[in-house]
Amino acid sequence: MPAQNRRTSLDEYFRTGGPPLKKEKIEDNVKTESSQSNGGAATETGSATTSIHQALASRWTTTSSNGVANGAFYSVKHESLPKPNGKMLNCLHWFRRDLRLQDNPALSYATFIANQCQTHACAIYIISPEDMKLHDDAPIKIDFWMRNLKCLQQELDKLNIPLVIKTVPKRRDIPQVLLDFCDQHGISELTINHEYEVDEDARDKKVQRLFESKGKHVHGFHEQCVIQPGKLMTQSNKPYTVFTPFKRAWLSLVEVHKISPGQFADLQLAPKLEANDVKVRDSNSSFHTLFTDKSLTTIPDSVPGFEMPADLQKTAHQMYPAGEADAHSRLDNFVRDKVKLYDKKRSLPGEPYTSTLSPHFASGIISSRQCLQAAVKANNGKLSSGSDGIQSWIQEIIWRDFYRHVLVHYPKVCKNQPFRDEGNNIQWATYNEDEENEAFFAWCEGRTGYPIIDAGMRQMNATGWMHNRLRMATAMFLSKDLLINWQRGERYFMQCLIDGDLASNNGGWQWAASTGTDAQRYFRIFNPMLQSEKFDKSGDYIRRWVPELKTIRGPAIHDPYHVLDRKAFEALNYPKPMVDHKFGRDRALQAYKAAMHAGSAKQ
Ligand SMILES: Cc1cc2nc3c(=O)[nH]c(=O)nc-3n(C[C@H](O)[C@H](O)[C@H](O)COP(=O)(O)OP(=O)(O)OC[C@H]3O[C@@H](n4cnc5c(N)ncnc54)[C@H](O)[C@@H]3O)c2cc1C
Repeated sequence: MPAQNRRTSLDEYFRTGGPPLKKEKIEDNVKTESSQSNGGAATETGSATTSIHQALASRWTTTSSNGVANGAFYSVKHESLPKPNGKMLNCLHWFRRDLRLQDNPALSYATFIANQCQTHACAIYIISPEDMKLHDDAPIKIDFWMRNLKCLQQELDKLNIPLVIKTVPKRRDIPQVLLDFCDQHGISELTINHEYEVDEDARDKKVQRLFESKGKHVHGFHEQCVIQPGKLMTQSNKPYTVFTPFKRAWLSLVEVHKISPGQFADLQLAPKLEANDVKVRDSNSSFHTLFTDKSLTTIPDSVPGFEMPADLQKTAHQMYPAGEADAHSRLDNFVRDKVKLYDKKRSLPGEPYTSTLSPHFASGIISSRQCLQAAVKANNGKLSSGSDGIQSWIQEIIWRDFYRHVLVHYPKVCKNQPFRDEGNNIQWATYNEDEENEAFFAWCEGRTGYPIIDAGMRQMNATGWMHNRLRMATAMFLSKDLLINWQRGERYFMQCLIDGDLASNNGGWQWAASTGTDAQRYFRIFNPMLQSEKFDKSGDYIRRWVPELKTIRGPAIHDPYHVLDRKAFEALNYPKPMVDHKFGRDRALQAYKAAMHAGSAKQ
C-alpha cells in the first residue's frame, strides 16, 4: 500500500483513535504488550480530546517496570485528560529537545486544545545555565540552540503562538517557576515531549506532582525515538542489550505496524489569527500579556559563561545555519544525492557522505521518524530491502534508538557508571597526575603523533563535529592506547560537540572502551595506522586538519615518524607518537582481561 494511503488523517484519528495495532503479525522474538497503558483504562468519553490523545498515546504501550519510564506514558493519565467541552483551558507547550513545529506531538496537542477552546496555545523555553554546566554542554551547541530558538520563534509567531523565554539560574527551581508562571497566566495544561535522562525524568515528575496538586495537568508524549523506550523487549520481557537482535526486532516491529514517521504530520497547527482575536475568557488571568509583552520573548544571543571564540562561531554559523527548513533541505539533499552511496562511503572521513544531521537530531529540529520516512520513501517504500545505502543509513537511526532504550533501561549510564559492571575493575594506566593531564591534553589538542587521531580531534575542536569513524578511533585511542578512563574523554566530547547527546555519546564511548553493549568486548582495539590507511587512503583528510603534514605525500602521511628519515621528520615540527601502539595495545589487553575476568556483568 503506498505510504500516502497508510497515513491517517486528523479526522480519522479523532474518530478511530488511529489504525489498530496488529499484534498477531509481530515476530515471535518481538515482545509487545496489550494496549493497556500505565494510566489505567482510558475513560472513553467519545470526546475528540480523549480520542486524539488515545490515538497518540496508545500507539505503543509499555512493559517497562524499570522505574524510569514507569509505563511509557508515565506522565499522562487518561482520566486527567482535559475535556474542553465548554471549559476554557489555556495550554502551554514546554519546548526542550523538540525544537520543531512538524511531527511534534506535544505541540500539536497543545494547539489542538487551544483550537477546541477557541483560544491560542503558548510556548515556553527555559534556559538553565546550571543544567548546561552540569551537562557539559558545549558553547557551540548552546549557540546553535539559541539560533534555532530564534527561527522557531519566528515560525511560531506566524501561528500567533508566543514563545516565552525564561532563564532559571538554579535548575531545582524550574518546577516551581513553571507552576508560578502558569498560575500567573491562567494556564492549566502543560504539554511536554519526554526526556529520558535521570535528572530530567525526576524534574518532570516533580513538575507533574506540583501541577496535579493545583488541579493542573501535564500531558507527556514520546517523540525522541522511532519506537519509544519500553516498547521493544525480548521474548522474556527483558530489554535488549545487544544491538543486532534489537535491530532485527526494531525492523520487524516497524515493518508490521507501518510506523509512518509522519503520523503526526496531519495534526495541523492552529491557523494564524491576529493578536486581537485572542479570546481570553478567563478575564482574571494575564494570559493575553503573553501575546503582547515583547519583553517576555527575548532570546539571548549567548548564555553567560558559554561564549564562543569568534572564529568558531563563524564556522558554526556557516556549517550549521539554523532552522527547521534548513534541516529539511539538508535531509532532502542527502537523500537525493548521497544516501545510496552511504554504505560504501560512510566510513571515509574525507568524503561528505554522511548526513551531518546529528546537531538537528540532538536538538529535535528534525525527528527520527521524519528521517526514516524520507529514507523509506527514497527506497521505494522498502525498509529492510532495496538500496544497501539506505538500509545502512536506517541502521544508524536504529543505533540512535538503541542507545536511548539502553539509557532508559539502565539509568546507571546517566550516573557515570559503566554499562558492564566489570568496567569498574579496569586499572587505568598508572600515570602521576601531571603525566596523565599531559597525555590527556595532548589527545584533546590533537598532538598524539598519530596523524589520523590528531586530524579527528582537530576537526572537532575547529568545527564542533567529528566524523563517526574518528569518534570511534579517537575514543579507542584514549581508552586503550593511552589507557585513560573513557569518562574523561566522554566529558571532553560533550564540551566540544555541537551534537553532544548523552545517550549517543555515552553509548559510543562505552562501545569504544568495551564497557558497553558491544558483543565483541575488550579485544577490539583499532590500530590507528591501519585505520588511517584504510579510511583515509589518500591522506587528504589528514592534510586538511594537520597542516604540519600538508606537504607529505604517499604512505608517510599515515605514520611519518616511522616512514620518514629523522631529519625530514624533525623538519615537520610534528610530535612523535606519544605511545607505541603495540605497547599500548598489550597493556590495554592485560588491563581489560584482568578487569573483565574479575567479575561478570549484572544485567
Ligand atoms: C565516541 C563516540 C561519541 C559519539 N557522540 C555522539 C554525540 O554526542 N551525539 C550524537 O548525535 N552522536 C554521537 N556519536 C554517534 C555518531 O558518531 C554521530 O551521530 C555521527 O557521526 C553524526 O554524523 P551524521 O549526522 O553525519 O551521521 P549519519 O551517519 O548521517 O547518521 C544519521 C544519524 O544517525 C544517528 N547516528 C549515527 N551513528 C550513530 C551512532 N553510532 N550512535 C547513535 N546514533 C547514531 C545520528 O543521529 C546521526 O545524525 C558518537 C559516536 C562515538 C563513537
